Amino acid sequence: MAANVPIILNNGRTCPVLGLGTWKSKPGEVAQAVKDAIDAGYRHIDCAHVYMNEKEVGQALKEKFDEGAVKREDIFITSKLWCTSHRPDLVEGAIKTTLSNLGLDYLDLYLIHWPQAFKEGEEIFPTGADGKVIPSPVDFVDTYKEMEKLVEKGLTRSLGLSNFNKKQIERVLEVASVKPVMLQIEVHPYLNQQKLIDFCKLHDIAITAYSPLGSPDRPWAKPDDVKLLDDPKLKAIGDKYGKSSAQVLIRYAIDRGLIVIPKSVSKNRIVQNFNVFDFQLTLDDIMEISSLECNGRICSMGDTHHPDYPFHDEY
Ligand SMILES: NC(=O)C1=CN([C@@H]2O[C@H](COP(=O)(O)OP(=O)(O)OC[C@H]3O[C@@H](n4cnc5c(N)ncnc54)[C@H](OP(=O)(O)O)[C@@H]3O)[C@@H](O)[C@H]2O)C=CC1
Ligand SMILES: O=C1CO[C@H](CO)[C@@H](O)[C@@H]1O
Repeated sequence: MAANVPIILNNGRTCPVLGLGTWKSKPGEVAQAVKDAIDAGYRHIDCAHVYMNEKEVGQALKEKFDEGAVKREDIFITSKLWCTSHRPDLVEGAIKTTLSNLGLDYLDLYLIHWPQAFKEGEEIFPTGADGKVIPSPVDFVDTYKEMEKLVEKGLTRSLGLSNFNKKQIERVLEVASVKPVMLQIEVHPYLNQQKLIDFCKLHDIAITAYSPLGSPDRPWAKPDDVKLLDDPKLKAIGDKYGKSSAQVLIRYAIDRGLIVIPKSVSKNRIVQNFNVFDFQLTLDDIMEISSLECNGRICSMGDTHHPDYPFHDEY
């Protein structure tokens, strides 16, 4: 239970179990959040080109490096290749844009954000007259093979996948000469992902749990949606330990052997979310929390017609 013990990845590198999420963190807020997180002890920041705030994350990192609070090698930075840059000739330019925005010369982990490739161009969600996203014919296997060159070139230490299903991961594993170290997926008690997690364990691929608190600030949330953080079972378990539901949810990931990246821009929540290394859930707690499973996926991208849409399969 020592603070933020790292997980050992299949290439021998390590990743701190608890990181800060940055999706929806506004450019005006995210720099302070990253600085507060580093001061609180976080050594892992989850970023993405599509979050449109990597420059501000980079400014915060620079400040912390300059003041000597942390060294580059002490912090784990993840970013993600967006769907409009899957075409192999666009991949190196995409990571270089991210690195330039973050003010870094390498990433620790670069993920394919989604298996679906979109029509290349400036638009994040290129949409046709029918209102549907316009696919690109690029196969994610070709994208992955191109990303392997980024490791050779020193632009990222490791590669991984996000939002891929079992079959899609198998296709990557068949061709990979640089094995993916990580799968980043939505995981919380309403979507506990046990089958996909077991599959990844067999292949020595670590899991990062995203939206661990149920993403209450997701843009498409409706006022009458059930809020995971308000679930009475979580509150009752938290009361036993003098911890909040958010802390129970973070521990639910860590105690299942996962890496977890709660997002916050509020200093006291950033500190609270890190204050989880002085308690542990019992197996009974974990079983009880897992019984909340209801296939409650929050982040589905909506474009179910895309040939590489990952969530038609059971897992
Ligand atoms: N690979 C992918 O496709 C995806 C990756 N992600 C990554 O995972 C991260 C986390 O997921 P995300 O969807 O943001 O949602 P989370 O489940 O982390 O929830 C974030 C929300 O919870 C609130 N919150 C944070 N801490 C507490 C607390 N202690 N008590 C009460 N409320 C709290 C935050 O508010 P406030 O900020 O005001 O504190 C915010 O509204 C993302 O930010 C992103 O980095 C997320 C979705 C998809
Ligand atoms: O990380 C994520 C959050 O925002 C994106 C755009 O809405 C999602 O698609 C993605 O999964």
